[in-house]
Amino acid sequence: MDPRAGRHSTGWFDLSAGVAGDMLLAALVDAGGSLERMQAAVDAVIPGTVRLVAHEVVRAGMRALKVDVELLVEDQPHRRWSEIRDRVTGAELDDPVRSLVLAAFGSLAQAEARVHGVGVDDVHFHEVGAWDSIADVVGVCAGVVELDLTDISTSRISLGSGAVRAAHGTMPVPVPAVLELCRGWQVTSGGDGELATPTGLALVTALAARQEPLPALRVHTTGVGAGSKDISGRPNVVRLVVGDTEAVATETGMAAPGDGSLERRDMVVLEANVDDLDPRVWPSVVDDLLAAGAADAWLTPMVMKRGRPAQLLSVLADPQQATQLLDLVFRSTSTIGVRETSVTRWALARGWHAVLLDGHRIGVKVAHREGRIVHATPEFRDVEAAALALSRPVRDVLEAAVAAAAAAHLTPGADVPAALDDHA
Ligand SMILES: O=C([S-])c1cc(C(=O)S)c[n+]([C@@H]2O[C@H](COP(=O)(O)O)[C@@H](O)[C@H]2O)c1
Ligand code: NI
Repeated sequence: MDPRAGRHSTGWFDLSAGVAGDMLLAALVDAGGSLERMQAAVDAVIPGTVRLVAHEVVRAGMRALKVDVELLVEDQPHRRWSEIRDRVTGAELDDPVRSLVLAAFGSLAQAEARVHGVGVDDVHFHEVGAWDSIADVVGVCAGVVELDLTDISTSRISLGSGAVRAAHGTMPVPVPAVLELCRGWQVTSGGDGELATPTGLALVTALAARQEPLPALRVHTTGVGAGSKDISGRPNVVRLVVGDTEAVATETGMAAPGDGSLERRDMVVLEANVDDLDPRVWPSVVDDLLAAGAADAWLTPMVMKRGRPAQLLSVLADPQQATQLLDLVFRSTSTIGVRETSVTRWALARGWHAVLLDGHRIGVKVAHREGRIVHATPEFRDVEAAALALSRPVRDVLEAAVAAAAAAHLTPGADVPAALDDHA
């Protein structure tokens, strides 16, 4: 279960200039997180080792907050993952903070294990196991819990380019652990040098549910967290926007999510323009996409360059299913490119009620809002089956089904029946 379950704030991180643990830490403090509380959480895991100090800096002409993690004792950063895990497990931390820290460090350990070809319990961290990196992870998780960021998303992540010197020697950027952590996430090079570090990547991929452009929200507060380097021409910062989507929904006349009438869901639409697929194949493509879990799939006829007739294939899906459906689009059509767009879907609550027509059961889909029916639609496949069984025209049976639904008070504006079924 998500340890941050509940309805609170939405946080969006702008990672277009990269990401590191200390940048996230500073962005959270700048957005209102308490440095003292972060320090207390860090002290619970690694007492007496570091002090968090915040101060304002300028990055490419822009104000930002920098959080320095000052070492109070000498460090020997060669820690095993199991040692860090035991410290976190045994520390006096709030449970949600502990869960997030273990998730972030756990994925860092998995990435290191894969990169170096060792078991996860044999992972030896170098820099990322140092006191300052542990402080970054614990402080960021404490800040996220304190600011109640129950729904986090990020922009595309800039990783950088070139090479970097580390305990492992000179490594190409993105460094191996970063690349491992990027699986399934949208990234771009975005500039020179190491813009995203393993700790930064482990944190955002553990904390964020998805990537998207800045979502529609009412902004409560923002934070700008500085990285160490000041690069001319581009502020080396992570930006955090904190807000709530409920306010936006209410202002646009929509019921707030969770009122039982309207569901707000972040989804994606995959699209491809295809002019060279045998048209007889299309029905099975759409059927296969629906069977594979697409929320909807449809075709729009169009004319492409050089007057070629073509189809626009559109697939609506949960973001988590996008990769799997993308593979299916590539496998089952002739396209060589697919566009992905983030969309918000608003859906009415719905359920099923049955009516009888000359002894034949017809399901009626009832969409409702705030206790009133908005639409009541007889299921067309049931109508076709009844028409076949009764040897009557489909058109007549459809009319009779609509009349039977009305007789059962399934009409727009009527009260929603007490019991609706989940299925047809
Ligand atoms: O500490 C370890 S094991 C480590 C692994 C890797 C690999 O890509 S493998 C890279 N690094 C480099 O360490 C520094 C510090 O990273 P932080 O995440 O603590 O900021 C950075 O340059 C990494 O590329 C360390
Ligand atoms: Ni490594």
